[in-house]
Amino acid sequence: MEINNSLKAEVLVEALPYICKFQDHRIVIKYGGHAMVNKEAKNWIAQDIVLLRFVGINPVVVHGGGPEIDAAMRKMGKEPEFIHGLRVTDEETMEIVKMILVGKINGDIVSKLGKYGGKAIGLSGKSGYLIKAKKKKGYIIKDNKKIEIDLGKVGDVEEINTELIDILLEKKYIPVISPIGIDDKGDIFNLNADMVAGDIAAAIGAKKLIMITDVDGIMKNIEDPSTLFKKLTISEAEELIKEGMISGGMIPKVEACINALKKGVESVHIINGKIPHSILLEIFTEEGIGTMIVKD
Ligand SMILES: Nc1ncnc2c1ncn2[C@@H]1O[C@H](COP(=O)(O)OP(=O)(O)O)[C@@H](O)[C@H]1O
Ligand SMILES: CC(=O)N[C@@H](CCC(=O)OP(=O)(O)O)C(=O)O
Repeated sequence: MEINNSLKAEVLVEALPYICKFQDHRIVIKYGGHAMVNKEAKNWIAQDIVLLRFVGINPVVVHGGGPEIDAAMRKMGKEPEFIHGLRVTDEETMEIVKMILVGKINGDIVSKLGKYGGKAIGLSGKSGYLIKAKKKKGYIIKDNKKIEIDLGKVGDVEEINTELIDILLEKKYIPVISPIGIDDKGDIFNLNADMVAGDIAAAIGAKKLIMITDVDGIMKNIEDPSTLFKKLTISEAEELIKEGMISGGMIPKVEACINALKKGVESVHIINGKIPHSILLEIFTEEGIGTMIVKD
């Protein structure tokens, strides 16, 4: 596509008020495992994040990697199991989770950001006690009753050590965080990356939280992109979960968005990472993209 020079200038000028609005502010970007499956998207996402940094915005990346963990488990003869979007994590699965998230994906993202000129630092929740966690109490609903179940080494975030993130942002580094938590005894937990992103966004006072996934946002009917909700209030989103219209991995994503909004993050968005430069389109254009969830 040939774009003439005056149009290029127009695009940059349209971005100007947003560059001013977010100048020196923090934006948490949750990079989901499903969006990582697309090779080209890996480049667009890294370029967008580096560009944010260079126009004076402070991006913090929290990554997932569910599909890669699934593949590694299957290679080792284990079948992944999820309850309400959370992976049942025995000791052996925990080793695979660490290997894929911390050992592989985190480093890949750091390298990609570096390729485009970003100074990225890879961290997990263990680094400097960045994410204090505790064992999660899992449950299932049977005959309208809540029954407790053991999810293994799955944790809930207890506290975020914001000092470490503050220091890195001050020096213009891009923190890239794996969703692994640690408790007082040094036990390690598998955390849902959406929940971690929501908690980090709230704890560091982020102005915006962007969840990058592989669908256009929240849809009434997943099979039909024309049923996309451009905007939902917290109550509307909660109602969709209750009615079963939001399912699987979208449940913790929406819950994390609601949590972040309630704790003071100004705006939260669920966007499709397979759309070229989706982050820039969300932040720097009037219409934005994806689903925005807002307070009631
Ligand atoms: N109402 C809904 N609208 C959109 N996606 C939904 C909805 N309900 C469930 N989903 C599913 O949620 C998935 C995104 O969550 P998840 O698989 O955890 O992605 P990620 O790895 O990006 O965190 C979508 O691919 C879709 O299959
Ligand atoms: C407890 C739990 O479910 N942890 C997740 C951590 C990775 C993640 O959240 O990855 P996505 O963002 O790609 O879904 C898991 O094991 O899959």
